[in-house]
Amino acid sequence: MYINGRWCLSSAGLVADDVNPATGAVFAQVAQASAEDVNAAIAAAHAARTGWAAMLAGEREALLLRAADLFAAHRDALRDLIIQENGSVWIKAPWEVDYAVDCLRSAAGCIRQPHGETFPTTTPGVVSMTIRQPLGVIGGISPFNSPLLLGMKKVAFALAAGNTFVLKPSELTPLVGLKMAEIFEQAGLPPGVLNVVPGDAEVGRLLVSDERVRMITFTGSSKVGRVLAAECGRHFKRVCLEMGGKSPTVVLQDADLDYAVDAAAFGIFFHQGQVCMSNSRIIVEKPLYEAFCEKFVAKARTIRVGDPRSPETVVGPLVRESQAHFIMGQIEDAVGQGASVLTGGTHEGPYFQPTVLTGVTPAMRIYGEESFGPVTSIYCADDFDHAVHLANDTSFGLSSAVVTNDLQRAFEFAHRVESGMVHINDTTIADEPHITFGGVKNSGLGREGGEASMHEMTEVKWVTFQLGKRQFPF
Ligand SMILES: NC(=O)c1ccc[n+]([C@@H]2O[C@H](COP(=O)([O-])OP(=O)(O)OC[C@H]3O[C@@H](n4cnc5c(N)ncnc54)[C@H](O)[C@@H]3O)[C@@H](O)[C@H]2O)c1
Ligand SMILES: O=S(=O)(O)c1ccc(CO)cc1
Repeated sequence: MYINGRWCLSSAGLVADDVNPATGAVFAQVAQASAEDVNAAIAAAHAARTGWAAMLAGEREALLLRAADLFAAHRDALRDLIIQENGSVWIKAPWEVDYAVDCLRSAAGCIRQPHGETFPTTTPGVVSMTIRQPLGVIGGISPFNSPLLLGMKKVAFALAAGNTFVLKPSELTPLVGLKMAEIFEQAGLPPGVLNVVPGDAEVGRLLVSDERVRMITFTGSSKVGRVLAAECGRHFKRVCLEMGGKSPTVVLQDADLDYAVDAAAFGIFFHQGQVCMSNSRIIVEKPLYEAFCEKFVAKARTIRVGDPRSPETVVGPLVRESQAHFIMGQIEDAVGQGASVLTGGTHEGPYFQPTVLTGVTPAMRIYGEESFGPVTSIYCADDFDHAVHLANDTSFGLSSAVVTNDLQRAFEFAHRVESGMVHINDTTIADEPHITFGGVKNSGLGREGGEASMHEMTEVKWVTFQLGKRQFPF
């Protein structure tokens, strides 16, 4: 692990196997942080916070830009590691590296940005202003599905805002987190500014309960996010939660059918459906429903499942075979209650066939639960209002999409849909580091990206200055 600028083993001698999802083979053993190690990482970040916050903006900017160039230079090695540790397919892994580079450049561009404000006051002679200051130590807890992208989105903006950081990567993808630390070290990041402590939920709990950690930034499931929200509340700690989804793509009757099929297919089969924004629900207006189902199923059947290293593969392995069993449970429950599997519905180990269901009703688990696999359900909407109702009939609210060229309908949908993000004439998957990202309902609390991150990761302080002497009443 990486603590205070040093590479070290677990003080308790703990290690865990790192498994390649594509083969099931153990390819590394990774040190696991003990309570003592987590304490050391927090102490290092705490000690480094004043120096890092005081570093001139231009110097911090230069360091992040140097790091961006180094991540770009390590593109192939990072790509290969992401494929090996995460099972990402060939089209996704390099894109993730490019995003991380872009994220660092975007964060570097934000460094001079946390502006304060000035105010007129009712007290004569008072100059009144706000300033924005770093929070201090931020703890990051990240998921497995895009380990570099999601880790970087937290680290880059936290450092840009003048905070120091302790990252707990997913137990399924610890090496990507450690590789990040290695590259930041090469860029010249001072000791203690970024610390990486691999481990399981217990490491996350230690970050949450330590009073030196002033904010938790979490990306992961809504189930864990709910626990963290309560725990951060108990510890009066700021928290940003980026959680799960059941995002809808709505296809209106005027849509270009082939385009809608392509958009929705990308929205569910990219990264084998292990994307928080995946359109695991497709809602089609009645006049197009039958034709859409036919073409979508035909497309799903052409999708190549297999080795993530092969450029032709679209759907690689799920992160673990246990996830395939979880999804099979949802499908069996749905079929047992009358749903139809139009294609797929089977798996070999972690390799899940692209799967399309119809006839799904609210009584079925898959109607409301996230699957996090290449499985989607198609619903028939009687009309536009019914489509909006179906889109909103979920406890989640991350992303949404509407495929149409009818501007009136498109903007009406954008206003009425209960989601943090809506994409018109597109699919549900979109993420750029400088743009405000996040969900509503059970999908999120707070926002990430660009200015949103800079606000979430700084504290506002009101400062006044009395010119001359104030007249006190007594
Ligand atoms: N909204 C977003 O931006 C976004 C992006 C990617 C993934 N996700 C969501 O993430 C989930 C998939 O990732 P996952 O399976 O790794 O999620 P997860 O919630 O199981 O784990 C996420 C992280 O939380 C840690 N953790 C688990 N229990 C904890 C506890 N009690 N206290 C502290 N830390 C704890 C894990 O060790 C891991 O590092 C999906 O639900 C997906 O939708 C959301
Ligand atoms: O946030 S993630 O779920 O990791 C994710 C995956 C893929 C993409 C592609 O735009 C964006 C975000």
